[in-house]
Amino acid sequence: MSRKDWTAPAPLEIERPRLPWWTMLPRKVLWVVSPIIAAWLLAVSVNQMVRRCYRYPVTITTTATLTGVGFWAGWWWSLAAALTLAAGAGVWWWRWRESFGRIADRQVRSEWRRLRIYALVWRRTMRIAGIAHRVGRTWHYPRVRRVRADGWRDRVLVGLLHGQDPAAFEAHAGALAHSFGATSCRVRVAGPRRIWLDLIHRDTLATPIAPPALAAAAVDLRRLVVGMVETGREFVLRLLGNHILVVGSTGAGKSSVMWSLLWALAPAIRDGNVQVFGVDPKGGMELGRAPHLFTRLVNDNGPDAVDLLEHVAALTRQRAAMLRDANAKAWTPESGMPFLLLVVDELADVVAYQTDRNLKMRANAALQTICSQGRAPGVAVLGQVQDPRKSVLDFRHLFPTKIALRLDEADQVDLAFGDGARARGATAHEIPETTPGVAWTITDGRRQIDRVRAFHTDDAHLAQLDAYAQSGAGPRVLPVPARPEVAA
Ligand SMILES: Nc1ncnc2c1ncn2[C@@H]1O[C@H](COP(=O)(O)OP(=O)(O)OP(=O)(O)O)[C@@H](O)[C@H]1O
Repeated sequence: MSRKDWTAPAPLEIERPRLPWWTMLPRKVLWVVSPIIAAWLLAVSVNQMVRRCYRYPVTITTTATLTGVGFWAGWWWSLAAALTLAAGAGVWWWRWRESFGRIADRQVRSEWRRLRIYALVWRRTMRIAGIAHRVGRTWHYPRVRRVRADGWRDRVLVGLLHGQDPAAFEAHAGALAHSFGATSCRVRVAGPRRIWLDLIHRDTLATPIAPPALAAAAVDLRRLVVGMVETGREFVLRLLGNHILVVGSTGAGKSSVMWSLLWALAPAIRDGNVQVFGVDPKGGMELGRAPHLFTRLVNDNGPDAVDLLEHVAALTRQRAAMLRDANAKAWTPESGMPFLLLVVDELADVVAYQTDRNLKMRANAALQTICSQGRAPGVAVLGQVQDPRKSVLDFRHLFPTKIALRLDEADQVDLAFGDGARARGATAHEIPETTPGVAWTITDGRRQIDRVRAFHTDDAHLAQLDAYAQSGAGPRVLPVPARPEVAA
């Protein structure tokens, strides 16, 4: 056989087995340090046991108790104890279902999911997704600190590695969702080197939500209930000292946010404590469904609409001057003046698509005056727009609360909310067409982004709302200041 016919042997691919360092010590030294090593091993084992008890308290306590009873008193007694425990849980579930669900069911479910899902595939998933890191021969994994299973989602508190940031998880949100059997995964920052992964299993907002009975109680302008948050909480909007921008493609359900807000405001509107001005460039097809709610309603985007916007801008300036004179910081119900709400059904028609340049400029100036000066003197704007681009609405930043319903493109999410919102989980572009009224919402100054659904107000609700508004004392007509004030 010539040298040419030789086949190079395959390189050895196994790692050399590693023995603990102390096994290399000379025997005499080993005798001396063995108590220290034994104490250290004991401490490690105790630490592991305590951790397991902390992670699975119900499972470990129950198993240990039943096993202890079995050894100590006999296995029939152990079976009897298990049956007593099950009967106790059954009575708890039957009589006090809410507390059973909140305490026992959640705890057992959390332990089960941690054991069955996260303990089993966590490390493998972290390695394949490239989130775990290898330094030398050692793999470093982000640590699962806590698991809370709410039924419709799992919340997993994760301790980040040194040098790692939440973006590492945000970039692999899809892979994490698939690996852990969820429909989506969101990342929330919980604190330094701590993030929550929200792994969603079921959409709690899948069915439309009817509005409650028209409120008889006093209306709180800081807390108007307009729907439900996916966690089951009320979806609350603040009108006092705020403006709200609603963004969504056609048919996304923008008007349901507006009608839900007017529904919550209805008693105050009926009593004249809140006055609503409306601009509906679609010829009254939307706002004209309950016209008696409006002190003034214009059904186009022409001169009348601009007059109305300038009227509200003038009232805003007038009120601001009155507050200044009275040394008051902000509007209060005690001021005797009604709170003003301006609703613009499609902002783009008024400030961008208007072909008359003069009208467009006047509308922009008036709206910016109201948005920039209206919060303190009790004037709020609720604007709706389909296209959140800056070229369409360049004063989006003047709306502290933003609500994004279904959007056509992923880029529109950050346009609506600001940079980074999509990566933090506000996936408005993924809202299906089958769930109109579902939205993401964010308020300036708060990091929290909520997934919500507005109430579904149908024709019968709007007829009821209109009749309810009509039954009141009727709006107090406010004097219109002279126009030059607006231009000033
Ligand atoms: N919150 C909701 N829950 C259930 N269905 C809703 C909800 N909001 C709207 N819908 C339904 O979705 C459809 C479209 O709603 P809507 O007209 O409000 O959308 P839009 O965003 O205002 O559309 P456009 O921009 O074309 O006016 C309607 O059939 C309506 O009944």
